[in-house]
Amino acid sequence: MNFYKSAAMALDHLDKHQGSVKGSLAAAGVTATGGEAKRILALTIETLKYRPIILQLIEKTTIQSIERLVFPRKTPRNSPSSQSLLLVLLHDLLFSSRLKIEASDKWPPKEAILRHQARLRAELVRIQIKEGKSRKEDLAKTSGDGEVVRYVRYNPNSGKTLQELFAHLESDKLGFERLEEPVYPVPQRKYFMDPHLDDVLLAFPGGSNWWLRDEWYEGGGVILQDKASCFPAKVLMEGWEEDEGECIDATAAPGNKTSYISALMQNQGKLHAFERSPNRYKTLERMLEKAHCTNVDARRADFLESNPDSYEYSKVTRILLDPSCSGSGIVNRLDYLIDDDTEESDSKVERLEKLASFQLQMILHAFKFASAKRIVYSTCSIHPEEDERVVMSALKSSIAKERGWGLAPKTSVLPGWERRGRPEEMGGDEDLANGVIRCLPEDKTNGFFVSCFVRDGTGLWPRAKPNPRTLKRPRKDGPDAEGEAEETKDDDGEVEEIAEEATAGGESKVKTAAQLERIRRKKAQQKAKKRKV
Ligand SMILES: C[S@@+](CC[C@H](N)C(=O)[O-])C[C@H]1O[C@@H](n2cnc3c(N)ncnc32)[C@H](O)[C@@H]1O
Repeated sequence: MNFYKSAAMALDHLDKHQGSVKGSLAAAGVTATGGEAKRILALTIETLKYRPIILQLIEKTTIQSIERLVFPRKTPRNSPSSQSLLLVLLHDLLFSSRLKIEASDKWPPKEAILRHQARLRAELVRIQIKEGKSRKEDLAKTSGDGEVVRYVRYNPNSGKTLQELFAHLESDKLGFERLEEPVYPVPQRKYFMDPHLDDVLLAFPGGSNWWLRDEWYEGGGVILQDKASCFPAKVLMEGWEEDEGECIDATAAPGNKTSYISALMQNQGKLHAFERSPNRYKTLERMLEKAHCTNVDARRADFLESNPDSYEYSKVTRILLDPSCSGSGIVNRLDYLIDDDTEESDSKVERLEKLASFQLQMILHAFKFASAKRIVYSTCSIHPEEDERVVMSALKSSIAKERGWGLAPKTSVLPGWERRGRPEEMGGDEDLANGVIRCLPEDKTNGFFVSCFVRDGTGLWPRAKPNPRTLKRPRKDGPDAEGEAEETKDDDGEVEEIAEEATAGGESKVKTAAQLERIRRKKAQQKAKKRKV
C-alpha cells in the first residue's frame, strides 16, 4: 500500500514539474532502498507511459467523483493526490503483468476501484479500438517518432545456435516471422537481424516482451541490450585473434558489454572485469553466471587502483572503458516521460566537469598498461564535454605522447556507421572526428559515443594547432580531489554511484570549454559588480 502511495507522491511531484523521476521520488520523501525503491521507480515510470490513457479512463468512468469519499478532491498534506493514486492503482489493475492491485481487498481505494472494474475494462477496449491498437501495450507512450526498436543480442556463450533461436522465435508458441531486410517501424510479430551487427543483434517491434518468462532469456541465450551499447565491445575486439593476449573491462557492471566481449573472445582466454560498487558488483556476478561467461575474472575493485605494471596484467592488449557518465543519451526510459530537464545550468556544468575529469583519468590510467594496444572509451552521453573533448584531452596528454597512443581511424571503428564525431569539438580536424562514432535516437538507438585509441602505427594525432576551445590546461595549483559522491546512469538506465576523483599530480586536471566559460562569466560578473561600486 505504501508502495502505491510513494509512487503516487512521485507523480504529484513530477506534475509540479521539478526534475527527473528519480529526483522526484527523493523530493517526495520516498526513502525506500534496494528492491522496494526499484519497484516504486518502475511503477512510476510504467504509470507515466500509460498516463494519457488512464486519465481518459478516469474521465470516462467518472470514478473519482462517484468514489469521492475514497478519492476526495483535496487530500491531506503528505498524502498523494487522489488522481495520482488512481493512476498508479489503475496501472496495476489494467496494464501490469499480474493485472491486479497488490493490496488487501479491504483497502478502501482498492475496494472502490474494483467496484468499477467491468466498466474500466470495457472503456479500455473502446479506447484500443478507437486507437487501432490490437494490444494494450501498444497504447504506451513511446520516445517520439514511433520508430522505437527493441534489440535483443544473441549470446553464443549459451551453447545454443542462432538457427535454434530463429526456430524458437518462429515456433507456433511465439509466431514471429523473420524479414530479410530491415523495416522501420518494425511490424508487429516480425523481426530481422540488425544491419550493423547482423551476426548477433535481433530487432523487434517497440512493444515486444516475448522474453518474459521465456527459456531463452532465463537461460542467458539472449541478452536485452541496446544497439549502441553493443558497439564498444565490437570496436574493441576488431581483428582479435585467440592467441593475442588478455582483455580488461575496467567498468563492468551490470555486465552487458563484458558478456559481449567474452562472447567475442569465444569464451576463451582471460577477461579481467573491474567493478567498484559493491551492489553493482553483485549484479555483475549474476549477469556473468547467467550469460555463461567462463573466461571472466571479475573483481570488486577500483580500476584506478590497479597496477598497470604488475605481472598479472602483462598480457593485456585491449581495454574497455565505459565509465560512469551523465547518461544524457538515454532516451528510451525516463526522459521522454517528462517534458524537459530543469536542472540549473551551472550545476549541470559543474557536474559535467567532474565527470569529464574522472573519465579522462580513467583513459590516462589505461594508457599505462604496458602491452595494451587498443583501448575503447565510450559513454551513453551526448554531451561533447564527456565525449570528443575528453578524447582530445587524452590525445594531448603527455602519457599519450610518451607511449604513442593515437586515435584509431574510421576504417577500424565501424566504418559503416554514418554518424561520426563533431569536428568543431576536435579542433576542426575532420579525420579525428571521423575516427569516433556517435549515436542519436534518430538512429533508433540510445544517444551514445564510442572512440578507440590505438598504438599500432595507424593512430591519428591532433593537429599541431588545435582549437583553443578544446585545449587541455594542466592545473598547477588548486585543491586535490575529494571523494564526492554523485549519481549517474549507465546506458541501460540503471542508476550508479560514482565517487569523483582526481590526481594530485595534475596530469588529469583539465579545464573544459565549459569551465572556461564559467570562469569568463564569473569574471564578467565581478567586473560588473566593481563598476556598480
Ligand atoms: C556505465 S556503467 C558500465 C556499464 C557496463 N559497461 C555495461 O555495459 O553493462 C559504469 C560502471 O563503472 C563503475 N565504475 C565507476 N568507476 C569505476 C572505477 N574507478 N573502477 C571500477 N568500476 C568503476 C560504476 O560503478 C558502474 O557500474
